Amino acid sequence: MLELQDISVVFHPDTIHEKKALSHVNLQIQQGDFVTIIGSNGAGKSTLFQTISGAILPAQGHIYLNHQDITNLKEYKRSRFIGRLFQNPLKGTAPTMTIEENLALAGCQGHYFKLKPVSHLQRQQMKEALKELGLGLEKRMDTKVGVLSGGQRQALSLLMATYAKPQLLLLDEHTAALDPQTAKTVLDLTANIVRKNQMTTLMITHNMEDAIQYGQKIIIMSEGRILDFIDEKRKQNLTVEDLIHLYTQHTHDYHDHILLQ
Ligand SMILES: Nc1ncnc2c1ncn2[C@@H]1O[C@H](COP(=O)(O)OP(=O)(O)OP(=O)(O)O)[C@@H](O)[C@H]1O
Repeated sequence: MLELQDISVVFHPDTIHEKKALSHVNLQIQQGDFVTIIGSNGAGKSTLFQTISGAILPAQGHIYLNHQDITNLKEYKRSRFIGRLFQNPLKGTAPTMTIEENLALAGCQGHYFKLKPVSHLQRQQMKEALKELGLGLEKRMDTKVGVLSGGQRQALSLLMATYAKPQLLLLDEHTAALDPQTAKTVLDLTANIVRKNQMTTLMITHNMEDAIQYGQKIIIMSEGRILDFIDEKRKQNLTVEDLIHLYTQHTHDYHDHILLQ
């Protein structure tokens, strides 16, 4: 279970550039939940992920993962049990290394100094995992990752981010840079891997259809706050129109509330 208690993040505090990117965020995500996050540009979605993964330390609040307080744990230590995927397919892989070498790296997440030659058994396991992507990459283990297409590379990044079976998976618009067909392939792969491994997953998306289709629950964010958490019951029969309406309603209500203060 992931729990955020009263998390606030402030960039450039006590300067004229001060920016409160997260404001008193409280959140509970149950083990195995696949939750999608929507919100306008600048809502604080990526900051939320950076805070959970340890790239940013909050100004206040606590983060617990499976009841362990990870609020002050270093990012590289969290990477042992938090997998991340970004919009840019170039971010999740090492281009000058082969597919096999990249997967070997993924297998030692957070323990790079332990990188050892790949055994026959490990190579077979990598091939099996690649085969499940259905892109033929298992036949190209010695190919340098830099020559793969964006979609192939993002599918490989997905495999790498989930290879060590993380306790938590953070997907930051990981299909936004792909063409619609490839995006669908990578999203379906994501859903399969998440379901098979019962991985607790948060996915940021600007695509309302994807938010509904893939998320069991949906978070609506605006201006550094969580304005709504739509649970499974409320999500039943929710349409894109309903979600847009809810989002608009919440942001209007929030602005009215601010004006009245
Ligand atoms: N390093 C930083 N320094 C100062 N301000 C920042 C920094 N990173 C983010 N911000 C600001 O914090 C706010 C939240 O940014 P964030 O990137 O989390 O939004 P987002 O919801 O992910 O937006 P998008 O959908 O555009 O990616 C924005 O106003 C942004 O300008």
